[in-house]
Amino acid sequence: MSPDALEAALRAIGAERYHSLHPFHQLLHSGELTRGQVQAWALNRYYYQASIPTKDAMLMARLPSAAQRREWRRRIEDHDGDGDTPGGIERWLKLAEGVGLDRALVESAGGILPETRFAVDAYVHFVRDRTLLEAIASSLTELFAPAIIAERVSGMLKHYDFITRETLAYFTPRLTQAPQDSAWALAYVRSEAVTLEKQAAVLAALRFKCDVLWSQLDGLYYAYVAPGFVPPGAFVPDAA
Ligand SMILES: O=C(O)c1cc(C(=O)O)c2c(n1)C(=O)C(=O)c1cc(C(=O)O)[nH]c1-2
Repeated sequence: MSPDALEAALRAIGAERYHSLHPFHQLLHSGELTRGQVQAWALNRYYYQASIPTKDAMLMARLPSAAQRREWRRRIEDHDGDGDTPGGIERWLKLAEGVGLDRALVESAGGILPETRFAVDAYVHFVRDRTLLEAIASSLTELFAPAIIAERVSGMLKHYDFITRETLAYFTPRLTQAPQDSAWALAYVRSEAVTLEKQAAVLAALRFKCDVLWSQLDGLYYAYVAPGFVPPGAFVPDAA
């Protein structure tokens, strides 16, 4: 397949499987969740956010050139900050506090769902254990992130009185970071996936990553929407 056909196949996976299509996101964005359900989302998603620099550090270690490592290093700085300017992890903690969660609880990852832990850990292990090409391809869900972020920010601001623009500040830099990150990863995949075997591996990596995102929302839906079975030890929202 040509690089253009490969890119079209990757984009078709997003159109079919990205987590924007999950019913939990549709409830979140259209204002149909309680504050407690929004808290459960913020608490669980922190574990994803906090694990991203770990997986990026493992990926970066395998890149062979200084220019490539510099490119990937920026992702780590985006999330960890540089010690002066806060990064994405700190901004997610602000989001969590903004929806009424205790910062120490969020940072401890106490009360997250088993589905969150299994899915996020599987992503980190995938990047550690698979080929560099598959690892880079698995980040390509970011191609689809700007559209869902725009929908999320406008939907949440419109529908929830406990959400402010400041609370959602996490997402503002993502609107420029995600396109920059995914453009580089896409160019890499287009030029490196030159055999049918490699192309199949790249497509499977993106499907896997869509599953990582989807199953986190399945966990949230089952525990906090319907049937509402919160696993032992997981966060229980205040009845309000
Ligand atoms: O808000 C979202 O829906 C969303 C999705 C994704 C994604 O598609 O993986 C990422 C992010 N946000 C995000 O903020 C982020 O930092 C990020 C890093 C990565 C990655 O795989 O390296 N995905 C995502």
